[in-house]
Amino acid sequence: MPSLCGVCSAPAAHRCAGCQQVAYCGRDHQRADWKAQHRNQCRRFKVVRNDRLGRHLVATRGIKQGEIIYRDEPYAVGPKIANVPLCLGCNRNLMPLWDGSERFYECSRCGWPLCGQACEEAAQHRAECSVLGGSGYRPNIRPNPADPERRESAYCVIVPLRVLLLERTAPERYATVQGYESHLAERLASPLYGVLRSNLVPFVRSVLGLQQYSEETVLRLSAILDTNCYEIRMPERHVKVRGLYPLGAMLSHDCRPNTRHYFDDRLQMVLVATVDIAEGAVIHASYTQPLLGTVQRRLALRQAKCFDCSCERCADPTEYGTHTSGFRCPNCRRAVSLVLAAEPTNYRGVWRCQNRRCAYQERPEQYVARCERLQQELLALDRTEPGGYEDFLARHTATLHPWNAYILQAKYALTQLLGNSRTTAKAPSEADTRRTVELCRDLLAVADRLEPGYSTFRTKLLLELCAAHATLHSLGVLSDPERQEWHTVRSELERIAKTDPTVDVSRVSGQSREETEERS
Ligand SMILES: C[S@@+](CC[C@H](N)C(=O)[O-])C[C@H]1O[C@@H](n2cnc3c(N)ncnc32)[C@H](O)[C@@H]1O
Repeated sequence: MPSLCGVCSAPAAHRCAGCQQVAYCGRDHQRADWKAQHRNQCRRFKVVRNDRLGRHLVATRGIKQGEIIYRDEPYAVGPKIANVPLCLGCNRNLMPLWDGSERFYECSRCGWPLCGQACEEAAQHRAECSVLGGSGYRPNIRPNPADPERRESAYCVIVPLRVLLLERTAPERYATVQGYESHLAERLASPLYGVLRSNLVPFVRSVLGLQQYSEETVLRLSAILDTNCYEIRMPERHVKVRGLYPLGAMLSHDCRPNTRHYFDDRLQMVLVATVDIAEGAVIHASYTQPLLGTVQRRLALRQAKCFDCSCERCADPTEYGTHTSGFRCPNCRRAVSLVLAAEPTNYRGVWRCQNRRCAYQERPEQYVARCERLQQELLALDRTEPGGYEDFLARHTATLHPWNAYILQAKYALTQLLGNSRTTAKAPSEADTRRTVELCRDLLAVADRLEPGYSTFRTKLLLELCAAHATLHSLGVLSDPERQEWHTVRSELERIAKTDPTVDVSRVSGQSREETEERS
């Protein structure tokens, strides 16, 4: 059927180049529609549904690496189910009052802790303040110098309350949220939902007096939040909260994502393409960590998001040739053979040596026990000392693939530790700096396969590598090939920084931000 003009329904000759979704009979109608409405509706994607992913986003035209796919305004932002004391006005972690009272500033109306008087008027606090204040309940949230990281469970009510209040202030948003995926039946069987049933539900219905919301409505809302919220981390602003985003709630997961996201000053979630995305391709994010093996990623996704991932990485026993889950066969002493999952997306599948002449195999529970031992070993290391991580690597090079997840975690931790000690040392060590360069190159080869392009993982490694080059330069020992590599890395970081203002190249490039901006 020929396309019809979106304005006058006459036969249309061309489509909007931005989204390819609307057709026009000519330029005049396209211009008029742009001014009237399309400016706010033109999108590079559409929401579709299939059996495997449920609703998800698909590109309606080719999207270039670094392009902003969307900016998403949150429906609700606030503390996690248990959170360190934070301000209900501005989301920042709280500082105790200076008057020696060992208290936080408390809102004059509802008594919940805030930064100060100005935050009493914050838009996100206003509606809830009268409900919280009217209840007569006062939370006992005090500074805890002995354990400043202690998380308070009283906060579990705040984000659900903010969404419930949308029914009065933004009913269309409230209705949209009710249609989000919850996985309620599965979540109800978990211990956490037992606790929410006995704490959160009576708090909302009896303490806050919101009797109109049934137990099921409150628990479903909690499940919707657990399935769809994103963690918002802004360390420089001391913010670590969760947010519910309408487009974020439609974004599917893939263990090799083609996007990254950041949060701007207004806490909008900005989704950026990390690689070129072809028209018709799924636009996805990663809900998990790249440096986990397939079993651990899939278990984490099952537990947090209630689905079994079967993406390309999960289905590939070699995980794009990285062998992140692989270990060396204990039977094959002469040749180096790997043990890999026979059926990676089957939790009950066996692990087999890849050498056809070897019969070694491991049951899944043996494999999981092996992983747990390695995890415990890593967790027991002194996180301030590179030596323990180097010993871990030396201990396991004979038994694990050099890109095994636990080896990668130790290598990544080392880059962070060596980077920190370089910035605090009066005289950074050349040997440690060269070790950082070596580790970053190795990890970047993994990142190119698992999270290519402008991904968060690759960007962090490029920043570490760039900082190490700058140190070698300041020590006067940077070789010509290293100088060339430094230049290439810096140029790529400057391109990434243009797509994501949270990436600060001047901090690591050994030159001022002004110089960086002048060059680019
Ligand atoms: C943020 S929601 C995404 C939107 C959801 N598909 C919907 O229809 O409402 C997250 C949920 O989507 C589904 N999902 C996302 N990525 C998936 C994937 N790679 N495989 C299977 N299910 C996935 C899971 O049910 C997950 O809990």
